[in-house]
Amino acid sequence: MKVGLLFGSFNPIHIGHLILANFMATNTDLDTVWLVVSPQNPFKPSKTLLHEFDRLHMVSLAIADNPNLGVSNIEFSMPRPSYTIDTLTYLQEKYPSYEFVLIMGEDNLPLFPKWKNYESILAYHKVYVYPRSGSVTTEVTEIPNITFVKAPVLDISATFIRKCIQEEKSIKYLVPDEVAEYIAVHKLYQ
Ligand SMILES: Nc1ncnc2c1ncn2[C@@H]1O[C@H](COP(=O)(O)OP(=O)(O)OP(=O)(O)O)[C@@H](O)[C@H]1O
Ligand SMILES: O=C(O)c1ccc[n+]([C@@H]2O[C@H](COP(=O)([O-])O)[C@@H](O)[C@H]2O)c1
Repeated sequence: MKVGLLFGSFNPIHIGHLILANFMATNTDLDTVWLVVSPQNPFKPSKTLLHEFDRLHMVSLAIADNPNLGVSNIEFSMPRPSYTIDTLTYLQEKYPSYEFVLIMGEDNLPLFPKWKNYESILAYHKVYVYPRSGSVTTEVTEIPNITFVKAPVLDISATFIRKCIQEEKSIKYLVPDEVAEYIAVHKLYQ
């Protein structure tokens, strides 16, 4: 089984994540894609970060009807911040027969060489990169284990969704209806 792992803060999940994950699951050699909710990205400030249980719940709502996708809360019980190499190592030990492929948006590539033990990630795992608008590719694009997937570019971010909510603008179609309702009912990101 070949599993793509899309790590993220998902603060909140939006259609950019969903289209990316579904595209990878259906247009590459991956059998499935798991969305791994990271409690705390080592590089991102936690000021606007919602509690991980809310973020996990929204991801679960968003992918509930899609058999190609799964969600993981594996990092909730691991040390913070969430280092991807540690999670990959843990998952590989737990599922020895699976091949885990790291999926990331192109915006993550310039900082990838600063990730903890990034050489080990590349030594043991393939990396599939999804294009993202405004991203500039760097010298890491020459590394053999990194594959650029040709896919639609979606200019949507969680930052934009949070801004819309703060400005009391509609987020309809930017996130699934169930997620928009959860955000509204719990008055999140206001
Ligand atoms: N529209 C998009 N196109 C391509 N990749 C994306 C897109 N949105 C998110 N990603 C990728 O999904 C992963 C998780 O992203 P994340 O949860 O940080 O969302 P984000 O929209 O980038 O958040 P924020 O705006 O808060 O920084 C990252 O690898 C990121 O590059
Ligand atoms: O392992 C690292 O050193 C590392 C450094 C920066 C980011 N990451 C992970 O990359 C993922 C993408 O981050 P984000 O918040 O942009 O979705 C998230 O799961 C982070 O924990 C991991």
